[in-house]
Amino acid sequence: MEIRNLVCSFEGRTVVDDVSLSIEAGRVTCLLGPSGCGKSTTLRAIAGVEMQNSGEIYVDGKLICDTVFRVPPERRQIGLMFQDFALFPHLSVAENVAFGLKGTKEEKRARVEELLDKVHLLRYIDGYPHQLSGGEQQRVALARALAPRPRIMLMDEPFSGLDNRLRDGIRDETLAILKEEDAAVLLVTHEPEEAMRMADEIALMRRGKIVQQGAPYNVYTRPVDKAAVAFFSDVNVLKATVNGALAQTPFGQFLAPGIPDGTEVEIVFRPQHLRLDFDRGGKGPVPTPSEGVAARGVVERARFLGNESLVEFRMDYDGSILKATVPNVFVPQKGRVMWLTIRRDKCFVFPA
Ligand SMILES: Nc1ncnc2c1ncn2[C@@H]1O[C@H](COP(=O)(O)OP(=O)(O)OP(=O)(O)O)[C@@H](O)[C@H]1O
Repeated sequence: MEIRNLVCSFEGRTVVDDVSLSIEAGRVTCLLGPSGCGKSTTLRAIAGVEMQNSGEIYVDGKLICDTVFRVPPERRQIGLMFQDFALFPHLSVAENVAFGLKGTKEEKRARVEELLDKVHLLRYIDGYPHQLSGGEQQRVALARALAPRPRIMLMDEPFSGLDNRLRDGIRDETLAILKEEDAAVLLVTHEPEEAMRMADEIALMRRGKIVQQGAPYNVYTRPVDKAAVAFFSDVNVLKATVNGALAQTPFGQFLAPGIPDGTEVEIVFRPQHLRLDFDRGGKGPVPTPSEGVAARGVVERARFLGNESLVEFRMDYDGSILKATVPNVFVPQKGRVMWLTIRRDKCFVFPA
């Protein structure tokens, strides 16, 4: 499926602003962005329940919707799964899953059994939604959405009603089933972890526009701007001015290729890319030239978070705070002096 130049506005306010995107069979594309950035509206336009102001939607190269021509929603071969897309309480599990199915009674039953088996709920086939847990209901909703073999699956925050530990399992299971069914999946989420876990491709959306698109690894490691870094993790920022394609900082010089002299830049890096060294008689480590210079900081706060520890330092050079994460347990006392170096290969330099 391909969307070209989609624009949607409400009362003169553009909430989807020239979005182009294609999704492919057997792949999960995540539309990832903060609340209100226009993700759901994009999905609703594709589903055919929202009318775009301009732009076209194609499936297999055939137009299914522009501002004049519209294939009605029920003929778009699209499966929908939303967080609050409840099961029909008065229908049994089997009847829920069979809801959108065509064919003989036997054919329908076979497909229902096949899908309930896939979501490991065959034993509840004659049960009712209220007898199932939230996670089980979600799996029935998945089975129901997939039953008519949609070519395209649109999922809007489908896992957000579930508690954390349950969610990981259901995400993985859902992913496996979606791959088996070979649908082209567009999943909307505001959670970066969910996108990283589920997506073959991430489209990062902000204020109605797709600002970056690519494989999760690329979006994470080659962010387009500071906000793209900050969307996935905490960030640290150093400010500097470029001189001769270099930005001078308390941590040494950073390359700023192609950025004109005098430009204010921000050097952005994640907390896991700070290296910590103990103070040795008022001195820090002697880093190699490629590591730059170590800067002195004092522990302001340290917390153990389970998989890692988060240590905040007040830096001597300007009193600002830098955050460092360290694998495992490391909870130094407030006031302890340490020396910080930055993993320079993990830094991003952006014009401020
Ligand atoms: N029918 C509507 N009428 C008026 N404004 C709307 C309508 N639908 C959505 N909006 C507005 O459009 C903007 C984008 O909404 P949308 O639901 O697409 O965002 P989202 O990125 O999916 O956010 P969330 O994750 O919170 O659902 C919001 O400011 C919302 O208030």
